Amino acid sequence: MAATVYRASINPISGKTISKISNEDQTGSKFVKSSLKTSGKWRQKVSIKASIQGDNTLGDKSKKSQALELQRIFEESQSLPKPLSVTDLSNTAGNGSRLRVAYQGVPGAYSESAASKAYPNCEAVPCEQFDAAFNAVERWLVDRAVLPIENSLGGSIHRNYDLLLRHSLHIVGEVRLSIRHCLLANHGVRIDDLRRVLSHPQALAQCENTLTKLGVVRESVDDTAGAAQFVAANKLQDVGAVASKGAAKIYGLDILAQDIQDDSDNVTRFLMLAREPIIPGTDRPFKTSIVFSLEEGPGVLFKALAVFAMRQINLTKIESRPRRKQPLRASDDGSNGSPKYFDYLFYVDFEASMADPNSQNALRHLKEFATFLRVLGSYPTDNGTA
Ligand SMILES: O=C(O)C(=O)C[C@]1(C(=O)O)C=C[C@@H](O)C=C1
Repeated sequence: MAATVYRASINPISGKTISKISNEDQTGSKFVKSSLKTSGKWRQKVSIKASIQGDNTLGDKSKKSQALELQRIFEESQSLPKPLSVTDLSNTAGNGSRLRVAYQGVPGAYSESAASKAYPNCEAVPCEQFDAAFNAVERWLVDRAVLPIENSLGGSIHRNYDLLLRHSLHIVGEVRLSIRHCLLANHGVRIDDLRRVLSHPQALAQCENTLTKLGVVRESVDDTAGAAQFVAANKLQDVGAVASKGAAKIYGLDILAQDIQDDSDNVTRFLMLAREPIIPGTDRPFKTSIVFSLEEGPGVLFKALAVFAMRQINLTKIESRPRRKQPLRASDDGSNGSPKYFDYLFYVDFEASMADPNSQNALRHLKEFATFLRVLGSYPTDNGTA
């Protein structure tokens, strides 16, 4: 009897791909009978008949370990949220359960508010670091990750641009959130008692004027709410935190001052990331984010940007970052001791959907001379700032 070949996809726990699982009946081996993933959906029904106790007569340890691996995936996947079959901006995970959205920080962080703004009623899942939030999506533990990318006062959050490239998640949405910082402290502590103020570096930068006037020492921590939690948990009497009103409530701190950011119009833009891209539409305003690199030479960047200008496509953002793996490029003549140039990646956001032939033509044109090009996502534009 011919062997039946089943394909399994990504192991949600280890992230490894198992390419082929065969039903090797003709050899006497009892192997895995059901496929794990069909038409983009993970099937619960996995009947494992593998002789996983060890049938060395087959001499095929790799199949045995694949069977074991598959059994482990199945068992572990029972405790995981069920993955999406359609990646869109809906509020449920496709199977009716609440969407799980990973964010960096602890409850009360602005990223948590951004997750709720993008997906009302979602389950926001705190993560210690951004990498953990990205990994949680990649390993199917959550459905989305939320990533702050730029702020109206502080500008681009460069590290997060690098993360976008290092991981292969897709941008499926954006939200703009109005950031209103408060100065928080334990009960009975007055502003004059404060010697130190803790917060996320972005938040400290956004409150530069206020903190300079107070003459306090600034200390950076992972997130604003984490700062509030630390001050409260340690009952600190001369340390404050810059965080949200929500964080004050959660951690039982007093609000010593409100709206301490340098500008009342303090807005942070967050990106929503998923394993799969959404199908871009033209029914509402869409934005597309790309990253590319170019050859060295006069006017190359001008030429790259012209592919958009000549098609009347508006650019909303351009950011350049050094290429991490090859930050330097030798000069053209290759001579020893010759100057080296920085090799850059250009991140561009433009106001058009990838469903629009105009965008497709622009990227086709750009590809003719870009040394690298990746579409990070095409997603509905958020013009609000609630
Ligand atoms: O620390 C938080 O609360 C965050 O959500 C992070 C963050 C950021 O990284 O910019 C988000 C919004 C504000 O701009 C300040 C901090």
